[in-house]
Amino acid sequence: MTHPAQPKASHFINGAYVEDTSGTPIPVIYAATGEEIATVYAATPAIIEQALTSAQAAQKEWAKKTGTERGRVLRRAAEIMRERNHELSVLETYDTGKPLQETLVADATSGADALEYFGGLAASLTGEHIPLGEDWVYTIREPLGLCVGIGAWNYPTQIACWKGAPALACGNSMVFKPSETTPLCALKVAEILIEAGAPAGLYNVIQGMGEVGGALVTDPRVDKVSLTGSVPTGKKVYAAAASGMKHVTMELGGKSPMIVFEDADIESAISGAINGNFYSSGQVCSNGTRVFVHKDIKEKFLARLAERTATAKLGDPMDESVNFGPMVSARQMEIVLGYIEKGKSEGARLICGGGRAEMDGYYVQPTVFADVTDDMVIAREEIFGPVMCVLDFDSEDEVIARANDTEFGLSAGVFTKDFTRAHRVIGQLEAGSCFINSYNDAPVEAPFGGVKASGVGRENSKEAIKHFSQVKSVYVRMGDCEAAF
Ligand SMILES: NC(=O)c1ccc[n+]([C@@H]2O[C@H](COP(=O)([O-])OP(=O)(O)OC[C@H]3O[C@@H](n4cnc5c(N)ncnc54)[C@H](O)[C@@H]3O)[C@@H](O)[C@H]2O)c1
Repeated sequence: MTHPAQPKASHFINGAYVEDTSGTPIPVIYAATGEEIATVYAATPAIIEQALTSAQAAQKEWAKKTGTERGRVLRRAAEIMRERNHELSVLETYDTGKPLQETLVADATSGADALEYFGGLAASLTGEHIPLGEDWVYTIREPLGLCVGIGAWNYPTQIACWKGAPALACGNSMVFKPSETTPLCALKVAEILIEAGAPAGLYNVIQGMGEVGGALVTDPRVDKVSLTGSVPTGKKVYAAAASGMKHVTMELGGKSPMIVFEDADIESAISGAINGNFYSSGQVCSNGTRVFVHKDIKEKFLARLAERTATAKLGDPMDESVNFGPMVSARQMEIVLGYIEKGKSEGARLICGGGRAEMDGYYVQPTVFADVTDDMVIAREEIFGPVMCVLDFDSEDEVIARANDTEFGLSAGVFTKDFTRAHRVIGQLEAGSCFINSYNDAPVEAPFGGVKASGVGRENSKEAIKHFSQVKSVYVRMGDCEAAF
């Protein structure tokens, strides 16, 4: 019997599901059981061509609509997503293995927020009037054209919407390629946009591995590439886009610091550390995986952290009381287990967890290492799993220097009751998305993105509009045009 997660077909192009079984089969594995629940096929050159051709044609018509008309479609899509939140959340759980407790509140709802927010902004995207004596300049905010979105596997619905919503609001079209690990959810976003009144071809989804992404990035018809993925992939995609002089947004990885000062509320700081390390089983790009705890409170912090971590409920992700799910794939589980072994062999002190959980599926125990030093591999590389590294520090200047000593710069957090210190420290941290007495909030109203190797550009907020549009400036001479000869 066909599993309910099996989509009607692999791709969604020009307003309809399209299949081409001559592409490489991509099995969809449910991470909680290891069972194959669906199969899709990687896009063939013919499928890629269909997607690009229809996106290019649809964009021309879409850009002629008023912002109000475009916004209405996006807001209607947001409503449909909210109405179907339960069904979409179950699919997200099948796609990723994340607990339903999380997907019910953080995935389709976050996607709907983006559609609603950018739907609301669409009608307000205007240029400006610049007086120059008798003459004047006016500017027009124009779409970029055909945009490509390439997603990671940790938030498939959210990523499909965070890229699609601002792109469409600005009058662009999109071809979106989800991660081959989680191909299901973006298809639903495409389906819902059509139901909401988007023209056929405006938002297309095609499946595939890196080669399909590469073919999209290098196609001369593509004007912009927005990638969510790892730093090594980001470097390749950025370079390929640069050779075609295309616009880019790069949402990449991190190894973000979270600093807990001696005056912090310890329970609140531990909540921040849990949210910043164990939510989505640690598979969040902005995670604060280097937790710097002041040496005066370190042992108290660790004891209470271990107590609270022991209450994490691992189990069937469809059981709404479960709050900790499996790794997305067997491969990701092996990578994370490899880092845990590395931490042990490097001499970090294991506080809790430290291995695979004894159950079916790809579960890794929530793991805390203490006495981690800056040079350890577990403190330098992005693990992308439930592995928290606790490091101790003495002084503010020292911890700022150590927090910044990384190629990454996605996020940073500070826990303290001293607000002067909080702002002073945040001001010196090299990161794009920061938190004071909180961790990992990502409201659509706030810019999201990294500095240094963690990325280029910003998603969400009005900032995203700048990355999906360009400004034309028009000089208007009111008198005669003069020349030297
Ligand atoms: N900053 C953010 O917003 C954010 C959000 C989520 C995840 N991430 C990062 O994503 C990573 C985990 O996701 P992943 O393992 O899917 O990342 P990945 O880099 O392996 O893959 C990301 C996407 O790029 C595609 N791809 C791979 N090679 C390509 C190429 N040469 N050309 C075009 N496309 C190519 C993949 O098929 C996939 O769709 C982590 O590093 C995480 O930090 C960042």
